[in-house]
Amino acid sequence: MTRIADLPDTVDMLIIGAGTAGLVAAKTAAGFGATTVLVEAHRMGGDCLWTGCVPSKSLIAAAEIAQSARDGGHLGVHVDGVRVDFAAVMGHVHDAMRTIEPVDSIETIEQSGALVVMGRARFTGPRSAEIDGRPIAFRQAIIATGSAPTLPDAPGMDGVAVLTSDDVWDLTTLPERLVVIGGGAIGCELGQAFARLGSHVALVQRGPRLLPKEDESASRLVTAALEDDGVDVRLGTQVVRVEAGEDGESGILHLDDGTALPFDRLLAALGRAPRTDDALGLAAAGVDTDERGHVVIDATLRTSNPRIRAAGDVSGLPQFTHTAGVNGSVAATNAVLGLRRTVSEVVPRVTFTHPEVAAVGLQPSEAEANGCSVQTVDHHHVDRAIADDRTTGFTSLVIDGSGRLRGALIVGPRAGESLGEASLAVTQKLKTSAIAGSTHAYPTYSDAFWNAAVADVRGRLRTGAVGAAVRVLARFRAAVVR
Ligand SMILES: Cc1cc2nc3c(=O)[nH]c(=O)nc-3n(C[C@H](O)[C@H](O)[C@H](O)COP(=O)(O)OP(=O)(O)OC[C@H]3O[C@@H](n4cnc5c(N)ncnc54)[C@H](O)[C@@H]3O)c2cc1C
Ligand SMILES: NC(=O)c1ccc[n+]([C@@H]2O[C@H](COP(=O)([O-])OP(=O)(O)OC[C@H]3O[C@@H](n4cnc5c(N)ncnc54)[C@H](O)[C@@H]3O)[C@@H](O)[C@H]2O)c1
Repeated sequence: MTRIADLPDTVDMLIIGAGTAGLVAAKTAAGFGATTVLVEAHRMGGDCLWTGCVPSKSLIAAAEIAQSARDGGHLGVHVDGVRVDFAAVMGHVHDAMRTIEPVDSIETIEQSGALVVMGRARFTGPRSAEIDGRPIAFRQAIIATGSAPTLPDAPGMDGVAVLTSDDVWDLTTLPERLVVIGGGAIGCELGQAFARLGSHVALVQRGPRLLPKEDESASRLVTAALEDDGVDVRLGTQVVRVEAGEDGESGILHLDDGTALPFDRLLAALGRAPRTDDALGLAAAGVDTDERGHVVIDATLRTSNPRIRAAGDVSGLPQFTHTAGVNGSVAATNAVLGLRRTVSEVVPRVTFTHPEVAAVGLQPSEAEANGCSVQTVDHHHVDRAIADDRTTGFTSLVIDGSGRLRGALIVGPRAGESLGEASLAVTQKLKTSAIAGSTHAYPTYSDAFWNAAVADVRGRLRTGAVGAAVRVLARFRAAVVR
């Protein structure tokens, strides 16, 4: 680690925040030879490592094993008395974080050539900042300060210690009754995981369906799956007030439909707000923010101050680790090399519920408006899904008039693992004939992706000029082959 006192007075590149966006930006800028300083106020690795992807997927892994053990009877395997040792589950969660931590450590980043300092940075002017009060001038800067959970504000809420994704990982005992407010990615992933681990979970969603950023067909399957796991899903309802219990953690949630939900712990998953408060000094730097507080950027990630770029959750682009990483790299490359690379419009995403929801590009609900057709394979027709007895799901491809894949929606087990192929095809503008012509191993879930492409190609071979040519060729061969 570099001491603040040892920093140069002026640097080529100042990067604020050592989450995924800042880490990748620092490695990229230093790799190009820029004098780079990465500043982190709290923990190297940011949300993904400590409060986001890593702990949530580790918890989900334990929850899935518990559920598989209970469900084994479907396949003739009976596991009696499934017992969840929650402290050990949390031990696994924290072990996973500790195992991955070195990748994001100060030592690893400094080996790439960047200087890392622990401290809080704030801009003091268009080309200047201070770190814990120590002034530093920069030629260019990247804001990568991330986002923080939004807190609920119903009457009585301040009498309850509301959990968020920041501190739910500190639980040492499984809440017997957990109420989750918010039915987006975090609410669905964690609500289902806690239910599978043994909590009685109720999930309150303001809107008419869960996962409103995904197609309705996916929401429907996820809602049914959560209900199968025992989650009490309340749609189209709002919290009107909270009655706090004496312990400061439990209470009763009153909803606008007149019902009440008693809870031992309350978890808020209402979305995340960018970390751009006054303490960051954006006004002094001439960096504009929008009405929700996100840093305003152009397609090359440049802010209203041409020397400053932004990447990651703070930028208002989709809040994913892969987006943060890729855009951290784009921001640093543009800054150091003076390029105008733009951010990719193809953003794959996976919600790690069971079934998983994996999406990229145009979605089936958007197909018609974009002149595209949809090919869907229901997983009841996928041999691997039948063998696993996990047929809930489907694979839909969105295909334009010339046969190019424009998007995909996959719902099912390991859907996220099949998404890489779809992202590649969408990014490279591959046609379904290219996918159909690439042999897929049997039996896999990606058979569904392949078979949807094959169905599209067969359809095209039956219609239009191509279909006519194929029929002529077939008739000619029938005439000459005796
Ligand atoms: C529960 C949960 C599950 C998730 N699961 C997934 C998933 O499965 N897949 C996926 O792709 N995404 C997932 N995400 C989203 C993902 O975690 C974020 O999109 C990603 O971590 C954002 O990275 P970032 O670099 O923009 O910000 P962050 O990781 O938040 O990093 C910002 C850093 O800046 C530091 N900082 C802030 N202000 C200052 C300052 N003034 N000075 C110095 N340092 C400062 C902070 O301390 C922090 O370390 C999940 C998020 C949550 C909450
Ligand atoms: N697998 C993944 O990639 C993954 C997993 C978790 C989180 N994330 C990222 O983190 C971000 C934040 O996740 P999130 O789930 O907090 O936000 P979100 O925006 O995905 O969902 C929040 C949900 O809460 C609902 N809501 C808001 N206010 C409410 C209220 N007062 N009462 C009831 N419902 C209310 C909204 O309708 C919305 O559906 C996501 O958008 C995503 O980008 C990604």
